[in-house]
Amino acid sequence: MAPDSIPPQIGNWVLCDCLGSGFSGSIYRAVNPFTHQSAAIKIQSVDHSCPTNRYERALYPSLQGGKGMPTMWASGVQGKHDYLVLDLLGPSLDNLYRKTGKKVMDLRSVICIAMQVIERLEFMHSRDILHRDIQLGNCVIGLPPNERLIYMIDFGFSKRYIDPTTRRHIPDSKAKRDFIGNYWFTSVNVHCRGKVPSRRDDLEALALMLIHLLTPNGLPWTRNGVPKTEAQQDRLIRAKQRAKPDEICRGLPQEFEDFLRYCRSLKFFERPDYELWRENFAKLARDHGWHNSGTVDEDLYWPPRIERRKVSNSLSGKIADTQEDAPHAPHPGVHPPPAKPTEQPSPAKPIEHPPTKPAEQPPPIKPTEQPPPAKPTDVSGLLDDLANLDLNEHQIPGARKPDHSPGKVIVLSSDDESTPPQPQWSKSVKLRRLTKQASAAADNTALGETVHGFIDVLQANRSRAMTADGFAFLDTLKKQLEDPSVFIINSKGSRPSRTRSQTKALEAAQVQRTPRSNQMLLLRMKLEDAFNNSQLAGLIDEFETLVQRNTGKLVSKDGIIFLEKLEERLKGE
Ligand SMILES: Nc1ncnc2c1ncn2[C@@H]1O[C@H](COP(=O)(O)OP(=O)(O)OP(=O)(O)O)[C@@H](O)[C@H]1O
Repeated sequence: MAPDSIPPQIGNWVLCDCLGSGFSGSIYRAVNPFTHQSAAIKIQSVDHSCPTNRYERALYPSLQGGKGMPTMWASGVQGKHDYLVLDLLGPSLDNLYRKTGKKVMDLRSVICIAMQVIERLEFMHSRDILHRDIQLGNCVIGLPPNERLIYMIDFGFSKRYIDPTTRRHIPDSKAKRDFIGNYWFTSVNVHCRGKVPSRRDDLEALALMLIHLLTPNGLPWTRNGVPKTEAQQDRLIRAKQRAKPDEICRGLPQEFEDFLRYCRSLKFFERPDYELWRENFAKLARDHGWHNSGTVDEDLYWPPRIERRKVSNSLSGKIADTQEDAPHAPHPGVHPPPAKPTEQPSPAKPIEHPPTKPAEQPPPIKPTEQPPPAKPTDVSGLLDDLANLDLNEHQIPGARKPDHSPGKVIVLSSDDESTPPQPQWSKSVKLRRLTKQASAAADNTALGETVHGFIDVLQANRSRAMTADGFAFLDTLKKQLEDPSVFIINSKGSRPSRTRSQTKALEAAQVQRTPRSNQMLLLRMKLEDAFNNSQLAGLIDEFETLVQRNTGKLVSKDGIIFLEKLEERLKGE
C-alpha cells in the first residue's frame, strides 16, 4: 500500500503494492477499477530537484510501439504528484542475476541479452533518443507470456540527440561536463573524460554490462561497491580508465573484447552497426551449437540453463563458478536512497493523456490477486527454471536493496556542500529555491526571472563565489533549455543577429583585454548571436567552465554582465 502521503488513487488508478523505488520516486502496481487493467505507476514529487518523470513523459510517445518499450497508458500531475502509468513488467536483470546465486551468468543468456539490448538501442536511436543510463536494473523482463522479452525502462536520463527542428545531431563539445549515468557501466569517454554522450556510449555501456555478467565478481572497478567519497570516485575512474579491453575480457569469447573495442572506436557522430553485432553474437551462439539463437530474442532462457560442456568450452575455468550453488557473494553496488514522498495529496484534477499506441499488456488482474504464473511452453526446461525463479515473489521486487546496483549519478561539481557556514546557508536556500523554480518554469520568460533571482543572490552576498548550489541551478537551466521536447521556446526570444562590422569591432575591442575577460566577452557576443535554446544551454555550459577555472570560482563582473544578458535574451527584451 502507498504511504499516507500518496493518495490511494491517482487518476483512474488504484495503488496496490510498491514495486520499487529509485532515484526519482516510487513505483507501485496499480489497477484501473473500471477496466481491471493492471499497470505500474511511477510517482514523483513535483518538487523533485531532477524532474525525471517530466522528461520521461516527453520521450515516451516517441518510443511507443517499439519492441521491448513499455507502453505509457496515462500520465499527468495530481496535486504534488507527477505520475506515469506504464506497462506492468517483471524483474530486472539485476534481480534475476542475483537470484541465480551464481558468480557469472551463462554465456547463452549473456548472448541473448546482448542481442536483445542491441536491438532495443537500435530502436531507441532510430527514434532519435539516447538512453544514457544502461545498467542491469534498467533492463527488465516482461510478465508471462512476455517473460523472455527484455524491456528497457527508466528514461529519466535519456535525451534526444537529433534536434527535432533542424534534424541535426547534437554537437560535441570539448568543455568538461558533469557526468550523468552510473558508476559501473557508463562509458570511459563520458565517465572518465567528461565527454558528451552519443550512440556509441550506450553501446559501450552494454559491452561493459555483458563483460561484467561473464566475469566472476564482476568488473574490477565494481568490486568495492559504489564510491562514497571523492577519493573513492577518483580511484574508480582511474581503474575504469586504466582497464584494457584484453585484460577485462581475458578468458571470454573474443567477441566481447571486439565489441568493446568496436564501441570505443566509433566517432562521436557515427551510427553503430547494430546489425553486424547482432549477427556476430548470433554466430557465437551458433558456434556453440545453440542453433535457434539465430532468431535471437525468443531464446532467452531464464534463469540460465547451464549447458555445462558448452559453457566450459568457451569459458574455460568459469564453469566451476557457474555450477556453484554456494550462497552468492553480494553483487557490489549501491542504490540511491529511495525517495520518500512527503507531500499531502491535493484534490486537483488529474490530467490524463491517452496512450499513443496500445501494446502487449498482461491480462487484467484484480487488485489483490497476484499475476498469473508462467504458462507451460514447449521449450524444454524453461518451465522448471521459471518455477525455480519464483516470479510471484520477484515480479514485484519491492524496495530495492542497497549495495546491488551502480546507482544513478549526477555529479554536479566538486564543491563541498557539507556544513556550509551560516551566511552561506541562506544563499544556499535561495539558490535551491531558484533551482526548483527553474525546473518548474513553463517558458523562457519564467526562466529569465530565475536568472534575475540568481544574479541578485550572487550580488547580495559578500562573495560572488559559485557554490555547488549555484552550479546546480545553472545545470537545471541548461537541462530546461537543452530539451526542446520539454521546453517551450519563448517566441519573443529571437533577436536580430549582429552585423559583421559590429562583430569585428567587438573582436577588436576584446584583444585589449585580459585573456580571461576576453573569453567572457566572447561568450557575451555569442549570447547575442544564439538563435535557439539549445545554443543558450551550450553557452551556459561554457560559462560554468570559465567560472570553474577562476580562482575561488568567483563570478567576475563580466560574468554578471553575461548573466544579465542571458536574462534579457530569455525574456526577449
Ligand atoms: N513498469 C514496471 N513494472 C514493474 N516494475 C517496475 C517497472 N518500472 C520500474 N519497476 C521497478 O522499479 C524500479 C525502479 O524503476 P526506475 O528505474 O524506472 O525508477 P528510478 O526512480 O528512475 O530508479 P533508478 O534510481 O534505478 O534510476 C525498477 O528497478 C523495477 O524494479
